[in-house]
Amino acid sequence: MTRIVAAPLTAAAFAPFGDVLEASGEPDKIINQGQCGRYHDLAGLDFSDGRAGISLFHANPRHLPYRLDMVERHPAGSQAFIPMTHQPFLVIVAPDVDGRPGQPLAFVTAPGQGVNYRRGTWHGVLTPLHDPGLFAVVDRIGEGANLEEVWFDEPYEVVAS
Ligand SMILES: NC(=O)N[C@@H](O)C(=O)O
Ligand code: NI
Repeated sequence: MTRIVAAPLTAAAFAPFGDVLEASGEPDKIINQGQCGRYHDLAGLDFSDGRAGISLFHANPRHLPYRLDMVERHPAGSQAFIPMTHQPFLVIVAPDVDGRPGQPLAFVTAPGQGVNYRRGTWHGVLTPLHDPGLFAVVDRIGEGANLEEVWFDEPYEVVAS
């Protein structure tokens, strides 16, 4: 199997695929009588139709090395995964090459980081690395198909850096 080394997630490296959500550095605004910092408008929600919805995913944790068999994408909407624990999780994306996924990339988030996949971005399914794998998910609620899956002829092996 072709090996993919998971790198620490950074906004710069993830920029072609979407947004990194994190409360780092100085907040954009101090609110609530000085008791709260607001990190404002961190991700772009984008839906070709339907509406934004918030769901909770409770996913089984995976372990590295991780066998990557498939990536998927949502042509009609962005999809954000916001951990409800302070645990890192595995993020897998791939560039689009003529309508098919190219060479995947893997990242491990820092505790507290979330991601927002841009509409149509190839990505692996939610892969927590710790229990509970509990996430808030902001994505499209609407009629019709919004899921394309590509199963690789040869799986990849995602390993820790
Ligand atoms: N299918 C579904 O709701 N989840 C996937 O989109 C995923 O990215 O985990
Ligand atoms: Ni998805």
